[in-house]
Amino acid sequence: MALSKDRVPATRTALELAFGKESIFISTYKKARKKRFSLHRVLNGNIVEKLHSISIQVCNQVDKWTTPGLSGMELDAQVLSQHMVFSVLGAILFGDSFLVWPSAEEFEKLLFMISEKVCYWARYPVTPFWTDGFKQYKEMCLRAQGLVEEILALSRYMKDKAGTCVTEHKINQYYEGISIFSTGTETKYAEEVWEDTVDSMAVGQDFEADAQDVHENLFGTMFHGCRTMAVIMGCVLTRLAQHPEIQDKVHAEIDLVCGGRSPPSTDDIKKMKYLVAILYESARLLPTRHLLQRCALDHDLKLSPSTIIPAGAVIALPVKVMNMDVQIWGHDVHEFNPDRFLQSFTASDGKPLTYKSKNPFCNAQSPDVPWGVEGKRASLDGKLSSKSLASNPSLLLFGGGSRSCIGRTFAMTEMTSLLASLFQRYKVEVSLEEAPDRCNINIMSQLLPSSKFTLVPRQQ
Ligand code: HEM
Repeated sequence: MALSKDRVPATRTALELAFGKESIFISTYKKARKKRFSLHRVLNGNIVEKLHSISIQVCNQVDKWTTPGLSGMELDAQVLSQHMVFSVLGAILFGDSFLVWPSAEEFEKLLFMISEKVCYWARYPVTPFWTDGFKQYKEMCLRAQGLVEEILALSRYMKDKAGTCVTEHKINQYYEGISIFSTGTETKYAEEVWEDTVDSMAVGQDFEADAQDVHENLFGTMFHGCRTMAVIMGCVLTRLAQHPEIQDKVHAEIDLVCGGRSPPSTDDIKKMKYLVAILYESARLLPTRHLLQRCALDHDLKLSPSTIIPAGAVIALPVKVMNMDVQIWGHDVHEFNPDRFLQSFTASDGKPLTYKSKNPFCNAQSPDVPWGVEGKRASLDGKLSSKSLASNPSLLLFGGGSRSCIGRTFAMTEMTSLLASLFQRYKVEVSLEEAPDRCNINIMSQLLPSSKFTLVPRQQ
């Protein structure tokens, strides 16, 4: 993975319609490199505080999305997760107006409907333009693009005219005056949106693109970020509902780290290693991508003197198979066991460590190394070496090499913040209204346990 720089660029019309022709997600490394760099800077820059505070704001809305049930507030894990990650990522990419945007619901529905259809239409070698199904799909993609433009225009208006405080009244004012934007000012408008987006994303001179490119990449980032995070969050919620003993440990960790503080601070969430282990373990059992592919587009790849992979040949990595390898993960590979991500610190002589931490969920030989440094071999006092399973090259949750995920830290921060705020206030229980062994199929065609569950307020 490290050697071959590229993925085969996707040229199918269905993908281009959803993501745009120049999208970072489907173009060659050469084309994607600058955008990767810029987006990486934005996502890993100074937005952690904002990300955290929006996550808490979104969690405060959770009880509004529930319906009263037999034993508490009834919810669907997938729907709740999808809604939470959509709101947070949207507010980060498009600004606070996203949270009060009247078309947000339509945008969310479209985003997930497109994500259900895109692979279906992309598998045709000749795009069936003439079918009603494809025409509908195309309509959805065009409408989604229109909505991206609408939210960018709204954000811009709020920024220029209303300062940082977004109110419903100001939103209404904007919609009353919307004709300003639709009467012959399109060119200027596109330029303005572009400038504004570049400014607000702080990417300046590194980013060679036009407004269309910006819109498409924003949509692609929403699409990919929401899809992946919703799947993992949904799985965490269903697994914790099924494993109350593990959920008790999550509550204990949150109470221990936060003390009486509510909601958890950004420093608090960095200490929640058990929660992070749960995220990794859920994703190991149900990875968001089952197969990763790489290829060297313009040169042969020499793996060893006798192994040469010709230019253009595709190398596929079966992620799910690697995640189920007994030699890597042990004989309990099929079990949901988050502890496996907390027990892998060894001394340089190979002997297990007994490291004492204030957090009892990390004392299983796991020093307090924040997950931001995973992937680097941490060395404490020159004696300990970190071999966290999360930095194990076999765990390809976020891919690897030159096309690896650049939203990794962002996604882990968002998911940990959301889960910590949620579990500080609630516990989840399998819904009494649905048999626990019933299976659902989610948008990524993965089998899931029943996703219906109940939120029960915790007594602190
Ligand atoms: C838990 C959530 C996420 C998972 C599991 C995930 C996973 C992945 C994977 C497996 C890839 C392909 C890597 C490869 O081929 O080696 C990828 C690419 C990418 N991810 Fe994520 N991702 C997540 C969240 C995010 C978020 C929140 C963002 C941005 C806000 C993001 C931005 C990107 C981008 C821009 C790429 C394309 C990189 C390229 O093609 O050069 N990801 N992600």
